[in-house]
Amino acid sequence: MTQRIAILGAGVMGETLLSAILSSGHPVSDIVISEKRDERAAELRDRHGVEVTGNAEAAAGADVVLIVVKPQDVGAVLAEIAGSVRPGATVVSLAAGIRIDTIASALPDGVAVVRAMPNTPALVGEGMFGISPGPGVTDEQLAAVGTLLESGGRVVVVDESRQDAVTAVSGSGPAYVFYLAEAMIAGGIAQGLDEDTARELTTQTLVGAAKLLAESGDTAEELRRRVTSPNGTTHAAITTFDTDGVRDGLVAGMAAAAARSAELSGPA
Ligand SMILES: NC(=O)C1=CN([C@@H]2O[C@H](COP(=O)(O)OP(=O)(O)OC[C@H]3O[C@@H](n4cnc5c(N)ncnc54)[C@H](O)[C@@H]3O)[C@@H](O)[C@H]2O)C=CC1
Ligand SMILES: O=C(O)[C@@H]1CCC=N1
Repeated sequence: MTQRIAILGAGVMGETLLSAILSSGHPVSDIVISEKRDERAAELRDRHGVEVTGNAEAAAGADVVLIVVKPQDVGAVLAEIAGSVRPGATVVSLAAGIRIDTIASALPDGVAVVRAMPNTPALVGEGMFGISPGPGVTDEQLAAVGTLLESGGRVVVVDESRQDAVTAVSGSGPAYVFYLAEAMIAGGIAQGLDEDTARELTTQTLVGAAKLLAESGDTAEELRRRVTSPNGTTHAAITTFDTDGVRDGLVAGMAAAAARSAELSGPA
């Protein structure tokens, strides 16, 4: 059965999902988007040939409604669609820190609610989604959301209580990797490389290391040990990282991300 999909909010993540869903072979005629900024809406219409309409109209015809606005805009979008979303439809919120009960209580009974945390590598089909079903969501509805999001990468089902942790690991995670890349490029330049060379060496090293981690079956620790010769260059680098608290800083940063996600959710 063809699913009609509405994407409400077409910024960075909204367009990422749109591209992923289209490249999985979903016909553009079954997708509609809404976007507050007119010029952004026109850009997406031109680039993807997708229909653009208002939130309420988009939700009215949809089997699956993806809410992809900033957390502070979710309330306004829910208020707009509450009167038009169909009972039996599934509403998937991708907004950080917005709880399932907040969404469900703004919508009519009989609307299935799923909370999802995506990440931007979905743009190249290598995203990671953590999804949590709300009360009453059937296995079939959850599987349909999983299949839809798999167009952008991998999907794991987690209890909603784990969403702050998922946000801290994979939602924000790509930014940590880009931060590392920025530092490695700067470090290469500081050691005398030109920027293009530093960038190429860094990028391919990250791609290669990520592939090795994903495909070898070895742990990150084991793979790191194999690079680290006794008293060699890697040992010198890692010892400096440990002395400077790099690992502890990353762990503390992730705790801050999880705490911010919990804060966005408001009191339980
Ligand atoms: N960018 C990322 O890496 C990730 C983002 N998210 C979540 O995805 C959501 C969207 O984030 P981004 O795409 O980065 O933000 P963004 O600011 O790029 O996109 C949000 C879009 O929603 C539009 N919008 C705002 N109010 C609207 C309304 N009432 N009706 C229709 N459109 C409206 C804005 O004009 C904007 O284009 C957020 O809730 C964020 O927590 C989650 C994980 C990763
Ligand atoms: O920074 C944020 O709040 C969003 C959620 C996870 C990644 N980006």
